[in-house]
Amino acid sequence: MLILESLGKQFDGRAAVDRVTLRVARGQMLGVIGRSGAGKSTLLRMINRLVDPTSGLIRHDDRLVSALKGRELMRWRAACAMIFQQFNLVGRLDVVTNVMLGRLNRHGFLGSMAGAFSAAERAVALQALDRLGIAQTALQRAETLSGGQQQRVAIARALLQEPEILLADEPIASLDPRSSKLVMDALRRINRDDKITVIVNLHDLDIARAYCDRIVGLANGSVVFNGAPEDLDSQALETIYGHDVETGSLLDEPRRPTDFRVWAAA
Ligand SMILES: Nc1ncnc2c1ncn2[C@@H]1O[C@H](COP(=O)(O)OP(=O)(O)OP(=O)(O)O)[C@@H](O)[C@H]1O
Repeated sequence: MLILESLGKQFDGRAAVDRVTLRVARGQMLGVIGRSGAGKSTLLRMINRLVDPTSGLIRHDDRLVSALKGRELMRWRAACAMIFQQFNLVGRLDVVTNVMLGRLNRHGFLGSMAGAFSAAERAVALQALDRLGIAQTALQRAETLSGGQQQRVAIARALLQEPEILLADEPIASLDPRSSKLVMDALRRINRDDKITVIVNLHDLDIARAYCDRIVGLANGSVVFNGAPEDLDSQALETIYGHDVETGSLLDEPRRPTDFRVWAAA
């Protein structure tokens, strides 16, 4: 169980995340939605301690994550893999080497670059690529792949960390619908088959509804919705996305989920 207790982060005296309290059960697929600037990325980055909280606590089972330091913190980061909108692959390296970089924490950066990976690790990396349906790209330079393929390479790399939690920060924001589906299907499969907790920030409400067990809505850094996808009605959406001052007239039109998607992406 991952527990956030009154978690907060301030930048220059302004709260990006404001007293967020959440419990995420092991194996859950949790979607986080909210307008641009609502605090979704900051929340995710605090969970793996890429960003240090200003206040509050993060617990995972019997670990007090928010207090970890040194080697223990490195271990937590390894247990808490992250994928990003921009994939963050090393473009000039081949795909299978990028995947093996998921073992970086075991070799150190220089060891990894010096080709310190074993044949067994290479086999595991190829298996991960095969699982994601892109084994045929293993020897290509990562930069030659499509965005959807690159994101699946990033997921394979995350898998090599053997994570307990997978944090995905807008993993499909720059992908076309078909690639988005492939990436979300992969995340869901990993979540179900490996029982890895997935926390995913999403701008697309239909996707959030279709793939997540539970949805948290953030507004101005605070949790304003926490419930099942089917409870995400128009009132909840208005609470999450609010009135758009630029296009307030939209509120006078019949409310469709796609309206909110436009606002969310603004
Ligand atoms: N490193 C930083 N320094 C200063 N302010 C920051 C920093 N990171 C985030 N913020 C601010 O914190 C608030 C929340 O940002 P965050 O990126 O977490 O939101 P978000 O919901 O992920 O937005 P988006 O959907 O656009 O990625 C914003 O006002 C942002 O400008």
